[in-house]
Amino acid sequence: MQPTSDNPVNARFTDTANDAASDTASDAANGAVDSAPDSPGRPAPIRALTIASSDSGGGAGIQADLKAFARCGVHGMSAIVALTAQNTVGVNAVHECPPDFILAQLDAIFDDLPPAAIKTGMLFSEQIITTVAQALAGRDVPLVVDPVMIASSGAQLLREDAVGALVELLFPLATVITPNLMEAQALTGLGSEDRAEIAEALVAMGARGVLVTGGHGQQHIDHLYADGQHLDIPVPRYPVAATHGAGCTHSAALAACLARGLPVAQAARQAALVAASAVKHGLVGLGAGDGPVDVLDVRSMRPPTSSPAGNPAQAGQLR
Ligand SMILES: Nc1ncnc2c1ncn2[C@@H]1O[C@H](COP(=O)(O)OP(=O)(O)OP(=O)(O)O)[C@@H](O)[C@H]1O
Ligand SMILES: Cc1ncc(COP(=O)(O)O)c(N)n1
Repeated sequence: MQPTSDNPVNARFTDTANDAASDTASDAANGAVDSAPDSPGRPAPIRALTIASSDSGGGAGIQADLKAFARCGVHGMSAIVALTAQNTVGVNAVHECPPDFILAQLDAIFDDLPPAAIKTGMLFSEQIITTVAQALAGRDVPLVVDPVMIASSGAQLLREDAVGALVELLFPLATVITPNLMEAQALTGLGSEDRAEIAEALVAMGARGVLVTGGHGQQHIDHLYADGQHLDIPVPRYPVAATHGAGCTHSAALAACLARGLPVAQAARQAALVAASAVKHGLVGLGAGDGPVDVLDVRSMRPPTSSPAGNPAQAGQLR
């Protein structure tokens, strides 16, 4: 079966865990629930971790990452480093978590739920970056660093004095970094739209792999440069006013695919399909501003209508 933009991940992954996940999703969409519990012999799910900030509007950040992890069939965990008071119009306030609480979240996760891959998103300050880098150093886990700098609404999500720490402390730990075109240009000081050239400059700055995403500029391509190899991934550009969270969704999907054991190039292709599908189902008109992407296509889903105890006739009846 060929992957499609509507069914990017399930089209490629035909393992048992993913088949079961897609069965459950289609059951839920049909309003039916199987009364039998899962078999005790079913393998534990693959785990992925996002270290990022909360978007109170539910469009980007941690909220988008967890949806993308679920879409890719992995269990999502989160260490929240800052909270934003945010909606589709803008970011009204940012509240940083204290470093010791960030470390407490990471310790709790690593002690019991070691992730198969990690992504970082909005890290906001030098103090947070230093804390996160210290916790990640020496861990042999694939790491996607999304250098989130400016929100699509225009708000600054990385302080200017924190850019140096991001480059010096986190880039060397990353398997791949995923700047959009403007972030890649800002980080390198290059004005060019040549993603291959910019990616090489970012590798020279210490990143092992670079994926410059394709949502902006003249060329509709994600460009990957890793292990000395360049790869252009053509991507669609849907005319949808709902791309808030596209970058978060893309980097979370990339981390999920690495967690599933895919090589970086294949994971990058899958992530492009997941992000495009999320934009295609974007929630235009959700608020007054540009809507968020929707990687789960929630408008196609319904709560179950049959009883888990197996008596459909009584399901949902008010007493
Ligand atoms: N209009 C679109 N149609 C289809 N795919 C898109 C669109 N916009 C973004 N994408 C996909 O989403 C991913 C991230 O895109 P982009 O380069 O816009 O990152 P970003 O600017 O960080 O996203 P964000 O909108 O969250 O700021 C890319 O793989 C890109 O191709
Ligand atoms: C918490 C958080 N993380 C990331 C983004 C970037 O997403 P976008 O560029 O789509 O606004 C955001 N707006 N908020």
